[in-house]
Amino acid sequence: MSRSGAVIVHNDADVLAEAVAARLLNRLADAQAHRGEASIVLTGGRIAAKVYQNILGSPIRTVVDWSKVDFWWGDERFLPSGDPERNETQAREAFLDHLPVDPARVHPMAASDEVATPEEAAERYAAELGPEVPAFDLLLLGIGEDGHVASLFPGNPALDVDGVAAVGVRHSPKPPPERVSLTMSAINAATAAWIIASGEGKAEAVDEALSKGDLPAGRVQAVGHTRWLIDKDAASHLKHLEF
Ligand SMILES: O=C(O)[C@H](O)[C@@H](O)[C@H](O)[C@H](O)COP(=O)(O)O
Repeated sequence: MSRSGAVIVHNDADVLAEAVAARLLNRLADAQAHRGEASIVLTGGRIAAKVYQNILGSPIRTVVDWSKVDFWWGDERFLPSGDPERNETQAREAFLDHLPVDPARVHPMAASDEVATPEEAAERYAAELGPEVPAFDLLLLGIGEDGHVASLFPGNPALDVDGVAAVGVRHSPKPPPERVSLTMSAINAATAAWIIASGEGKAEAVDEALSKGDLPAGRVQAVGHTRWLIDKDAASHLKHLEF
């Protein structure tokens, strides 16, 4: 499988985060130029946090009308509202709380003090997304050392759930064990999916996902394009791509 055009390698995590932030701002501005609004699906994880900080610090952040962006999440840790480990909390603190967003357009997944189970949170999220999963303008994903994306882990039954937009996840190998995630088909409904990875710890998973495609990350094929934005360390095991 040749996906070389879809892999962009940056020198290190700092350059990667700054480049992703700049691309993201332009992507949202382009969507708004076409439709007057834009939608983005956020992820958790360390490199994503760095991207969010770079968005806030970017001199071009005003190319986006923040009041006309819908913010969704690709996955969430099933924890109480405001818990520092929630992906929502991370994104709010890093950038959403500091930009003039429309609160009605911020769509977090339900917390464990709002609904009883991750399954209920997933049902509620699917209802909020509507009968047809939106063609998100941009969907961000981190990747785990085991090749997971969102909260779809290798071998976990949630990975193969289809026909619904969101799924409750139990027995996640990465804490916490209970999570909520978009399904693979909902992820792939995006117009653009960007997988961001930094560090040598991700190198094996990146190589395997790109070469064999059987890991969760390798199954991401957004309807528009799928792009891998990674740093040199995360690219260090790539054997199958020519740059
Ligand atoms: O809830 C989560 O943990 C994430 O949504 C998860 O999918 C994450 O993006 C990857 O595990 C990468 O995380 P790191 O960048 O911290 O390694």
